[in-house]
Amino acid sequence: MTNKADKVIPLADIRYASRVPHIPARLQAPTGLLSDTLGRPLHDLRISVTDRCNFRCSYCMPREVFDKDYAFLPQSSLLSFEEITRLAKIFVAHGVEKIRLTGGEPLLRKHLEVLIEMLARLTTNASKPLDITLTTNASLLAKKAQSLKDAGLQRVTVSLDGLDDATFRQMNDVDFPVAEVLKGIEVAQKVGLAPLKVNMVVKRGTNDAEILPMARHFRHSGVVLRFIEYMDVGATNGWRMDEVLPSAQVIERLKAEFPLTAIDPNYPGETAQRWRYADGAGEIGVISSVTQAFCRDCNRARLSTEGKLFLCLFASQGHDLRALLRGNYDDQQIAAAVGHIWQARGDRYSELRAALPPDASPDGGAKRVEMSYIGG
Ligand SMILES: Nc1nc2c(ncn2[C@@H]2O[C@H](COP(=O)(O)OP(=O)(O)OP(=O)(O)O)[C@@H](O)[C@H]2O)c(=O)[nH]1
Ligand SMILES: C[S@@+](CC[C@H](N)C(=O)[O-])C[C@H]1O[C@@H](n2cnc3c(N)ncnc32)[C@H](O)[C@@H]1O
Ligand code: SF4
Ligand code: SF4
Repeated sequence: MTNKADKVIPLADIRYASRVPHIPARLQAPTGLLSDTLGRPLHDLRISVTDRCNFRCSYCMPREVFDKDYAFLPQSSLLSFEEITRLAKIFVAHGVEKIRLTGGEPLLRKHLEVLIEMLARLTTNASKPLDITLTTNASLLAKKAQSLKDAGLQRVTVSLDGLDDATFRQMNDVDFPVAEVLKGIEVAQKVGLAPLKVNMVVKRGTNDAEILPMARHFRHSGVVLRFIEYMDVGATNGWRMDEVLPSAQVIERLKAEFPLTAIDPNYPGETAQRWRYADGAGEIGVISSVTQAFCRDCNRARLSTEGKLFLCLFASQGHDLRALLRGNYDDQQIAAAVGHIWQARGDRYSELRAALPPDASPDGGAKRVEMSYIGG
């Protein structure tokens, strides 16, 4: 069964919505807060700036699928920086306070600093600066950290799946060394991209032996290390439940060496459950998307590289905002369309999946978009 809210709203409906002479005041830009059918506001916008990547992490872009014949998006499909900024402004008017640039590998997008500069000029409805951040594999971070910071990027999240070089090279599948990622982290910290977070996807039997070494390494460093449960996102990674190490077990392993205390979320709907080292060495987090779904507070919208709006990481279809941008629609009409789409949202894939047997899927096997396309 496909979730109704995952269906693409036909353009005709959007036109109709936009032509209604009295668009409800809360859908006019600036709009104030929207909420979806489950009462969830719109808070984060995750923008994918490229579907390409120089890594082939097995859990995300397995090389057998993402090979030289894979049809990546052509340049003409990509939203321009002006189009992205125009949409970002509309989302901010709807209440978005955080923008995360992702991909694919976002640092592969040429002149990304220019986009960051454009986004950094936007302010929230409360006239505060936006929280602008980026998730990266850090392969280009040492080289780019200073210019990203100068452009207005505030912080950065680096993905790193272990410290053991052989394990990491095997997981990224392009023989990329740990040392260069650590160098990227060091430079990013030096230029003031803070707080810096490190995300580690944990695959049981592949890199779970890296949990403790990673914790030891990043204690006292100011880096917030977060362990992510391996997810069944996309349709190509061959996900199996027995390769998921539940976060509860990650915490047990950590607690055996370092006493930990649970702490409150930074904000409603945060993906990570936070824990603090009892000895003051900093904090860690766990993102338990599989075993403790957090859909109830999910306030994240996702914009694909070609301008489709996705309401869930596990969606199979998006809403084509590029058609509106490149059609004859003004900002207010596009804001109305976004408002309607968000108000019709009822997505909660992970919660539904958790209620089913491990090999069943709440979308009835619909082909889900890939993480590298939608942005993680
Ligand atoms: N299932 C699910 N997983 C998510 C969602 N958002 C993020 N994740 C996963 O959590 C990981 C960490 O997310 P980040 O990109 O660091 O974003 P964040 O946790 O919102 O970041 P902060 O702003 O630092 O709290 C992602 O790479 C995804 O694997 C979501 O809405 N649903
Ligand atoms: C898709 S990547 C894009 C950004 C950048 N290339 C990177 O790796 O940081 C975003 C995040 O998704 C995570 N991710 C990808 N596939 C995943 C999966 N199957 N389960 C859990 N997390 C996944 C990655 O580890 C990364 O932290
Ligand atoms: S997780 Fe990031 S670095 Fe790894 S293949 Fe996916 S997009 Fe590339
Ligand atoms: S599964 Fe979908 S609805 Fe649930 S938290 Fe993730 S993105 Fe949000």
